[in-house]
Parts: sequence; structure tokens; C-alpha cells
Amino acid sequence: MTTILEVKQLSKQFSDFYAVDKIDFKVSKGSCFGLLGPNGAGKTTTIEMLEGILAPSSGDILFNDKPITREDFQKLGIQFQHTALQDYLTVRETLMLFSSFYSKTLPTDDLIEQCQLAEFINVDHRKLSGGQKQRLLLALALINDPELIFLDEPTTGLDPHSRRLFWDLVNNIKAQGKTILLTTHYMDEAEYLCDQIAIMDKGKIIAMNSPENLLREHFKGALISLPKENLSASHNLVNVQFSQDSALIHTDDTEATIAALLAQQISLQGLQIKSANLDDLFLKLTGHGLQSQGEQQDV
Ligand SMILES: Nc1ncnc2c1ncn2[C@@H]1O[C@H](COP(=O)(O)OP(=O)(O)OP(=O)(O)O)[C@@H](O)[C@H]1O
Repeated sequence: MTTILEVKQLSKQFSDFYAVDKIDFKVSKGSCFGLLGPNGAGKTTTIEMLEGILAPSSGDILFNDKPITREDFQKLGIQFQHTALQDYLTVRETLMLFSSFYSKTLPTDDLIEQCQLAEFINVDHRKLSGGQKQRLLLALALINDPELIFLDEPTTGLDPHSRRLFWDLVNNIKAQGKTILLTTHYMDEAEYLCDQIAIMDKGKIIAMNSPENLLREHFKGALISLPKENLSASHNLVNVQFSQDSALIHTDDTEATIAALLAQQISLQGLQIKSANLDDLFLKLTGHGLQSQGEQQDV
């Protein structure tokens, strides 16, 4: 597969602190690459260097095998976490305003259709719901017909229906052969959309592969989940990790583990046997959860 973007030993230092610390990765043309990690992991700092917004402290960024240039930045599309839009403009007027900034643009009507904005085209953008606003920001990111599109936590705070709708739009864009670099806190989003993911924590990439291979690499057996309150300090168990509400036991032998729980008279009330997901992987690799603290969805 052709590599569209390559990052080598990329770092960003703020005073004496490394927000991004010597990371390496490659993004294949036509794929969706996910940068996954909790608040403060260094995701936004990384993509701001790739977008030309922040100067790297050290390292290289190659675009189509050559050091990235000013001209290359014109071939990027960026959906920021927050974009200040001109007040009092409708959705159509906003699209037309942004079109005027570029020499080459996609037809406004195509963007409206592609991002499912037809219903709101004459609505002041300030009246849009969270999901509608994200679709408008996606249309703005696509306006210059970019080769590589950056989506920075595009579904944070959206309700489940809006997130699903947004995922379908992203898959349609990918089906057109575009490359997407996505940052997200959500493991289900990464599992659904991404061909490759890099898990970041504290400025470093701690694991990288396809979601399926990562899970296969790190979880051979099953994951037994029990309500935390079923366990006490006197119980003697190995391979237990604690998330907010549950004790998670990784096991290659489910029957033997359940027998061990029963032998210690641990209640099996609320027990679940599940396959591991990226949240479990993150917990295993770092000892802390992937979801940011205090984050809420406006369901
Ligand atoms: N301009 C800056 N000056 C100093 N520190 C910064 C600056 N920008 C980011 N940081 C710090 O760098 C670290 C990484 O931040 P970054 O925004 O890249 O993380 P993130 O993974 O994108 O988090 P989030 O999911 O909250 O957006 C954080 O500790 C942040 O406080």
C-alpha cells in the first residue's frame, strides 16, 4: 500500500515538558488511521504539527514520501474540535464563504448532499444541533477536495444516533479513496472506522496495529467481569484489573477461573464473560481507563 503520510521521531516540547515524545507512524493512502488516547495524551498536538499549525521541536513529517511543504498543506482538509464561524450566516452562506478561500473547490451542492445538510441549508448555523454542526464542519473540511482529512474528536459529546450518522459519512468519504486521520477518545469509534490505530498515552505511542490485531495480540483468552463489590481484599486472584465499577479477570481457562472464584466463595452475581475491546486493552497497557474523566454525552 502507498504511504501518504509518514512521521519519524516527531516531538513537541513545551518548556521542559514533552507533549509529544519521539513518535513514529505511517498512514496508508485510502485508509482511516486513528490516534486514540485520553485527554492530554498528545493527540491534538500531534495533528496540529501535521497540519502545519504547530512547528515540531524535532522529527520529520513526510507527505507522499517527501518532507511536507506549504503547498502540501493546501491538500489537507481539517475539521477542528472548535471552529469559529461568522455569525448570522446560514449553512449555505457559510459554505460559500469558505469556498471563496480556495482556488479549487468541490461544488457546494455536492457537499450539501454528501454531508446531509439539505434540510438546514437556509438555517443560521448557530441554530444547528451538535450533530448538524459537526456535519457542517465536515463539509467545510472537504471543501478544497483534500487528499488527507483530519478529524479531531469529531463526535465528542454527540448522542449515539448523531455519532452513527457521522460514522456513515466518514465511511462514504473513505469509499471515495480519501485518507482520514481521526483522533478520538471512543474505542467503539476507532474499532468501527479505523484500519490502523496508534494508542497514545503521555506523549508516546504505546501500541499500534489494526484494532483486530491489537486485540488478538494482547488478549488470548476471555475476560471475566464481576461487580467490584463481589471481591474483597482477602480474596486471592491473579490477573485482576479494576475499572470504575468492575473487576476484570483475564483468563486463558474460563472454567478453571470460575472454579477458583467459587472455591473462594466469591459471588458470581452479575458475572459476564466477554471478549476484550480497546478500552480493556488501554486499561491493560496503562493501568488507567481510556474514557476521560467527567466526560458526558448529551444523550
Ligand atoms: N501550548 C501549550 N503549552 C503548554 N502545554 C500544552 C500546550 N498545548 C498542549 N499542551 C499540553 O500538552 C499535553 C497534550 O495536549 P493535547 O491537547 O495534545 O492532548 P490531547 O490528547 O489532544 O487531549 P484532548 O483529548 O483533551 O484534546 C497536555 O498536557 C496539554 O496540557
